[in-house]
Amino acid sequence: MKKHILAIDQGTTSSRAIIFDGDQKIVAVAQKEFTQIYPKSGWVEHDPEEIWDSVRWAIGEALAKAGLEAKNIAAIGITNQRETAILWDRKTGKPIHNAIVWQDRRTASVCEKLRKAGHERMVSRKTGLLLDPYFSATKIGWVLDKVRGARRRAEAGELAFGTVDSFLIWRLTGGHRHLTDATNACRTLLFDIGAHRWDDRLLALFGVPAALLPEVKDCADDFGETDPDLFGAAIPIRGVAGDQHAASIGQACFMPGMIKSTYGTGCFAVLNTGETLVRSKNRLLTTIAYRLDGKTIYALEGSIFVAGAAVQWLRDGLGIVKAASETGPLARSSDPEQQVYLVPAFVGLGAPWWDADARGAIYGLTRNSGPAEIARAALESVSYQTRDLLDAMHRDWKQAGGETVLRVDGGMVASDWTMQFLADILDAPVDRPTVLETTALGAAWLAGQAVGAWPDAETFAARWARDRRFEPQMDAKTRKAKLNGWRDAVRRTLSH
Ligand SMILES: Nc1ncnc2c1ncn2[C@@H]1O[C@H](COP(=O)(O)OP(=O)(O)O)[C@@H](O)[C@H]1O
Ligand SMILES: O=P(O)(O)OC[C@H](O)CO
Repeated sequence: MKKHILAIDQGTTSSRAIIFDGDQKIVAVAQKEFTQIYPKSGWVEHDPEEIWDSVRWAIGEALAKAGLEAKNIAAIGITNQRETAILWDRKTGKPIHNAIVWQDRRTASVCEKLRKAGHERMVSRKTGLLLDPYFSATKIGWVLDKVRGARRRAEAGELAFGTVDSFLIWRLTGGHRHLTDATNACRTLLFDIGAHRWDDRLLALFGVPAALLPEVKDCADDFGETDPDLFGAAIPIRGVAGDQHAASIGQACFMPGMIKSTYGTGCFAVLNTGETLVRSKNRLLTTIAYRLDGKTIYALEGSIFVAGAAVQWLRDGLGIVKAASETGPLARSSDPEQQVYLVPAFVGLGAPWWDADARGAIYGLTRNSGPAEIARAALESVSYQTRDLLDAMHRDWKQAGGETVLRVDGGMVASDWTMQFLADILDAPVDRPTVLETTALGAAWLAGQAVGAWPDAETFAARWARDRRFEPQMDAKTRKAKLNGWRDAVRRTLSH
């Protein structure tokens, strides 16, 4: 029986294809970065054709590196940057506008207007989300309003909307399937997470015609098969999940109370709450962790927009490092007496603040502050923000009391310095797994177990292995002083 699974991890800054063998070991990885388009302050776009090209290239390259052919692959699992909205022509498959990326703030005023009109309660009750430009609905509305004739064509059923998973499924299946999964659907602001369907009242509120929407499936399901012309043979697509949901699965956070936090471009902490749909009183999101065999497992999520993106800014914006990996050693060399805080609100602040208009700031600079102190402040900001999220989670979900061990993954966790500071600021252990490609692993597991090539959840969870545990070492007084300094910096940065 075929056991190799190909995971497509379509992230914010790059597309990866990763092939795993039947023992969940990585056999080949191919990765391609693509262009980040910043047309205006706070706007972020991707070219869907470039995304598609990078994915297609990565799949071919991974197969070649592994010495495998498409016919040797048991199934594909797709995981993706979430919320990013693409609209395309059903006939030609051509996008009618660039993808509007999750980080994009152009619809902040639309959200503000809807909030002022008193819609947030209803929206939150149905979706578990908040009225913020982060989510897809207002992005769809923006494209329908700005592209000439788009609204009329959408109503006539000529256009399709999808998050990146849907767009990739469409392209991979040669335009035959218009599908998404429950985890991606629940990030659009259009999906009722209790009733498990697109919601008419939400569609009306955001002005989104139902004819645009894909069918919503379980995370492990039949998503069609790839067009044989693409890779030489048809490969079944059997798993789909948004990247943070896939990471929770890859980290085997199957039990209520387990938390993972992923440090990629942004940082996303996800707490499994089991079958209980917990409503946050602390401005966290309620989301679908995953849906298997029609059974929904819920989660509380804290979303931070800028984590690794701050490291990229140090590299590409300020030019104070040449590679991301230099930031840890640079931070280590900083003057410990200086208390410099960077609030990386480059695209506003996410949970628990949700301030779309805030912009980044640095506090505590002295004549002696230099690149080392700024690099340290950038890395530290990620830990402070995680602490804010975890505090909110503990307030929302009392069962999450007791010792919390945080399972971490994503590009930034390569930095030992950052992970130690995280454990220090959380005052809790931080576990880094041996497999850092947890997002891809989660998507692969969905597809692998769906076709009977991979083990069930229990066996898969038992195989989770730790690379290193970071134990807190900071004394309580220092931690408190640092946290007070951070909270003061955030207060001064908020726009209202
Ligand atoms: N050694 C490192 N120290 C700090 N940050 C790092 C390191 N290596 C990578 N990063 C950061 O991690 C991010 C990439 O992580 P990744 O999980 O690939 O992100 P995404 O899926 O959002 O594209 C980049 O923002 C990069 O700056
Ligand atoms: O590309 P990442 O890994 O930063 O993840 C993006 C998130 O899915 C956005 O919600």
